[in-house]
Amino acid sequence: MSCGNLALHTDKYQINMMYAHWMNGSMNEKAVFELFFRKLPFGNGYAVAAGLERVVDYIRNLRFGEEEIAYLSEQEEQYNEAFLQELRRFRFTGDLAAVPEGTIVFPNEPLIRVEARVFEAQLIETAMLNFVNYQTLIATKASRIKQVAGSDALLEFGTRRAQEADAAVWGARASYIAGFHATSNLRAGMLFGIPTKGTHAHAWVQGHDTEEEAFRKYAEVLPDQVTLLVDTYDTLRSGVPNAIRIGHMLEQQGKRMNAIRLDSGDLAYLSQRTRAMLDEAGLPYVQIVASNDLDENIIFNLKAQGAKIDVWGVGTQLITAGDQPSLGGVYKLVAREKDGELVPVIKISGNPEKVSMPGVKEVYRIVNRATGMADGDYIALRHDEAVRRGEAIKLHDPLHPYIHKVITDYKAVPLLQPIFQAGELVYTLPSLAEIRQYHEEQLRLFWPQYLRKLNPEMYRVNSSVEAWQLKLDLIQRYRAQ
Ligand SMILES: Nc1ncnc2c1ncn2[C@@H]1O[C@H](COP(=O)(O)OP(=O)(O)OP(=O)(O)O)[C@@H](O)[C@H]1O
Ligand SMILES: O=P(O)(O)OC[C@H]1O[C@H](OP(=O)(O)OP(=O)(O)O)[C@H](O)[C@@H]1O
Ligand SMILES: O=C(O)c1cccnc1
Repeated sequence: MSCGNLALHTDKYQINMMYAHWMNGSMNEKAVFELFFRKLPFGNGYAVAAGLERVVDYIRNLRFGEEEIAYLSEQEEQYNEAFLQELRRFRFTGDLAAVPEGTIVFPNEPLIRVEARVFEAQLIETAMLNFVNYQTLIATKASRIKQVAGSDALLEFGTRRAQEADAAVWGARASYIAGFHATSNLRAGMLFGIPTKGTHAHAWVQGHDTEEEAFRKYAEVLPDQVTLLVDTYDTLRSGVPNAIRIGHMLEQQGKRMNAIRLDSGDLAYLSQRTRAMLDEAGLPYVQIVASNDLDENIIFNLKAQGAKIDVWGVGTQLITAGDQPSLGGVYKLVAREKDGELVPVIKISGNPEKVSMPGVKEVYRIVNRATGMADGDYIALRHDEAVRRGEAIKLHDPLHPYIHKVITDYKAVPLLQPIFQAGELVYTLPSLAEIRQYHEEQLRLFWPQYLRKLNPEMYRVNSSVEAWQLKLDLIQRYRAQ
């Protein structure tokens, strides 16, 4: 079975809507959709955008092959043969703009904007949400871990507990974007150029007659990289003393042991005792790696307890985003072609937070020229050029319309970049190293109160008065109807 072609990696209702558009003769009408999320995960103050590289790859290769067409022809809907013929010709021919990976992003701002024939724009919803929701979630979780780990090394160990293979490798990549230093997954290393690291499992120790023999045999084969797992039998009485013997053995050969790993028990206490034992034995350079169901809260607490841990191996909680395993990103129609013109559309909901923001929009990061720091994000209708010209703008809080702030001395950085234009890729995908670097620069734009892990300050994401008025007008128009 091959899983290569992603054309049918979509919900059936997308194909059914495409079919209905085709039957009704509306398939070529333009539609504009925006992808955004409404709520930040983990109580965090920001999210880290990720998933664009996979989106680009998906769109570039989006074709219905004969296998896909044959499968569709068997469906109970009994799609017309001429529709299937239309799908054989399918290509993405529209425009797509997106915020680059590694960008710090906030609720309700478009991360991706698609302007295309409705036939195309509708199909790609499911796959794009699938990629962006997961990767943004994991990059954000990784960023929280990075915030507490500071300059300590972070290793991504999650593959065995990830929700299947794609999640493992793309999750490893998302973690790397947000500041992890390496992954244990070799395929992620090969595909994306992420540095890889590995220690050894308990099985290696269990598979020998003595712990010391297991350590020696491992160290003889991999003398320069060796990290010995010291908790199989008794960390302080057996594991660490045996590791020290191996450290001395390597020194006699002119080599240096890299690290020991702790994987159970009280990691604060054990790391402090282990550090003292290694130092007393003249091995101050041997580092201490810790693992065992770590997350940002445990790491924060271990550091507060004075744990002597240099390297953190983080698996399950990161790769599954254990405390909040999904990001609720959505893809909403904001404008459609009517009588040859694009008109804004709205989705009304009983829940005011879910009433959509109509109109084709741009999002700008407003950077204060005096401080060089971000003051807020500003969502304006695309045709509204005032912000690009640097004119005075009013930051208007839609939930609290009486709170507003007029700003003048700013630089407005448009967050959405053109990725595809008329179906052509116009964006040069940055290397992973560039994305990581860009992400670090992004973080420097924000005051620490927006970045802190616990109860962060809410960063302003405001719409222009015109965009807000459009929403009110459309709500009134629908009410009147
Ligand atoms: N000093 C500490 N403060 C807070 N949390 C800790 C501390 N030391 C370890 N932990 C965390 O507490 C949890 C320990 O869980 P648990 O008791 O099941 O593990 P364990 O003692 O290693 O047992 P097992 O051998 O079953 O893995 C882990 O998530 C670990 O990271
Ligand atoms: O705890 P996580 O954050 O998910 O990190 C990965 C875990 O996977 C391994 O344990 P496992 O028991 O699977 O294998 P082992 O025999 O190597 O301990 C490793 O020892 C970590 O504890
Ligand atoms: O290399 C390791 O120590 C490792 C890799 C994956 C999962 N747990 C640990």
